[in-house]
Amino acid sequence: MAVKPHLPSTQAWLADSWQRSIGAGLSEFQLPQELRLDASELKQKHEQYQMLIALVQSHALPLFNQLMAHSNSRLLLSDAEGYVLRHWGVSRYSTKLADVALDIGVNWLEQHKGTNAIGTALTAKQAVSVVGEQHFIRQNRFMSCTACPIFSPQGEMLGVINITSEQQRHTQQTLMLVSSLAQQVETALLCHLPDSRYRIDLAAQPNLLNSGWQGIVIADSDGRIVGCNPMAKQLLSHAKVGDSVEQYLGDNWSRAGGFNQHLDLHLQTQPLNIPSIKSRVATSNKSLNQLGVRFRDPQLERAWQHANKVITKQIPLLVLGETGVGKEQFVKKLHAQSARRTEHLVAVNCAALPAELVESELFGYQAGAFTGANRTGFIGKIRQAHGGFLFLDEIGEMPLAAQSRLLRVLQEREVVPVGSNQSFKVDIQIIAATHMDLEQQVAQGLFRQDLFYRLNGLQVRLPALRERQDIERIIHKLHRKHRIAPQEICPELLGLLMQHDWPGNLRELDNLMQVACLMAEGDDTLTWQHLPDYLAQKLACEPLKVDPLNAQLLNTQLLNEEQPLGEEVKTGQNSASHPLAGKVVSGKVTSGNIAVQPTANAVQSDSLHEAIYSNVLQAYQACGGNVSQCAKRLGISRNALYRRLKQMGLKG
Ligand SMILES: Nc1ncnc2c1ncn2[C@@H]1O[C@H](COP(=O)(O)OP(=O)(O)OP(=O)(O)O)[C@@H](O)[C@H]1O
Repeated sequence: MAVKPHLPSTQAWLADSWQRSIGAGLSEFQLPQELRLDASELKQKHEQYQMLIALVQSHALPLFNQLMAHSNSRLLLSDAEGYVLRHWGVSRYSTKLADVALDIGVNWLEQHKGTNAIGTALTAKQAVSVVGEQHFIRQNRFMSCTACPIFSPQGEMLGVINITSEQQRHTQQTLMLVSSLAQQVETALLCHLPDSRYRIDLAAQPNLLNSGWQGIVIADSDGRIVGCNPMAKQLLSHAKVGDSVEQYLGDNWSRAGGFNQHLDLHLQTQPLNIPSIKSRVATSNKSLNQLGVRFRDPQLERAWQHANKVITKQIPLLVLGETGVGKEQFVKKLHAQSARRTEHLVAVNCAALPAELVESELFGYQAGAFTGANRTGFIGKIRQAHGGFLFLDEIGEMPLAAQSRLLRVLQEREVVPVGSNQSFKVDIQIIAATHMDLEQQVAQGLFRQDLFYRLNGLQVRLPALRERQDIERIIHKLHRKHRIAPQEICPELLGLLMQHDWPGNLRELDNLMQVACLMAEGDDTLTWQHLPDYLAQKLACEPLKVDPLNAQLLNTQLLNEEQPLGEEVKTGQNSASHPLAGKVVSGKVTSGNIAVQPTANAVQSDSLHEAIYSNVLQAYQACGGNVSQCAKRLGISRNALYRRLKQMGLKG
């Protein structure tokens, strides 16, 4: 009988975390299977987080070394997905940690490792200490771990910094230490913002100026704010990126030190001179703002670079692309790295708004403007976006009446709420998106031409998934996202996924991976048999053109006369007995210099053959059993087709 875990009941967050661990199907008596990045995935992570790693090393490690150098402790950094990126500290302890896989490249999310400081801090988005027996998995209970999330200046969680110790039981002091290390790194990130030229520390008392509790404002060479920490936002209420420092601190702010009588604050200004990390980051063509945003597809990267340029100038951006290519995600990323990131990104789905509500939703309305209106009125989406981004998704579906009013807003940058005579000035960056051909809509009189030109300041088209050069990487990325334990993708399946046309683009692939990974739970390899039937059948009709094994593995080559199938291939059953086509028992297939081996790859070979057989069957049926026509259609010789049909039991 399974032993019920004894739930810790003292703290709610801990009890919740244990519940999640049980819910994830983990057992406290068993070390779970680890989810570990392979060498190339880890290299990518290290490149992506190069700057964060460098800042932890320069701003957190010295203090850790000073305080913990003589204890069996290590400092760890993980990313926001729970993968350990680096660790530092006493090496003899690292072997013991490796035994429980607290190691570089291993994932420590709660769902894989149960309650632990890294995973629990990521879920709770706060600093936590998980001491000894508070760990869900028994083998982890020899350690005490304290972790704190690190946030970017834009408020995005970048990762977690964690101290793990062997004998020492972590206390409130350890929690404060780790929080302070995270804060040091966050301040360093702030100082490394692009264009940062001055750092201004603010405090009510002079002795707080270097305490770690001071407000910090970062300004560019023109005295514009490029970032500030939460304390500065509190001290200078409403200060935001893009504002002039002078407007808050007067014209003496750039002097080294001083007292601002108006605000009752002590100031300390220093020029920033931080070439070392900056230049390294520059050479790898990544800025802090682009941390995590890199596109390996040239067309997408070009769209990203162009879009970034125009949004600084308030030029309207029109994002085009088929459904599911990631237009909304693209806009969210643009906003997150823009100078308007601290202001709202207000999204309006123009297709989902009933025509009669479009105007009131966008422009707002005065109290009691129409029957059913809210008694207090509504400010409207456009004014909500003031200072930030207004994202008009599915703009092609906006009713014509609303189009004329929107045009007026764009021309005059003013909004008049429904039922009101008063106009309000707005400062917004407009981004519109659609999967439709807007020019065609204009030609058909369904979309106003003048509005089209207004929105079309710059047009970027996001490529369809089938056009992307990084499709293989995306497949692996989404597989990593959804797989439940370490698992490979069978090469033939990968090849077919790469060449599929994906009409639903990233959305379709994402959903597919989620389902397939669930079906493949407990298997070492994701194969054909884990796909939903509809897709399996669809893929089976597509000839394999992409060679996942870096060879010219073409369907036709496998079928060709000059490269006959190996003797070992058995075709024990006829086509009717298999859900896709004739079931093939795996065997060795030789095709010129290509050999698909049985045994370990048996499942892969199976899926490849299934695809080929199904393909032949489909073509044969489509040609009404005419061998010549079918051979022509498949691009193979008649003899090769005869042989294959015989193997499939379709010819005597
Ligand atoms: N960069 C990405 N990596 C992985 N998956 C992504 C990415 N971008 C988008 N997706 C997936 O695709 C889905 C659709 O993305 P998004 O809503 O941005 O597309 P869209 O082009 O705006 O679609 P639509 O035109 O239908 O509104 C997301 O929910 C997510 O599952």
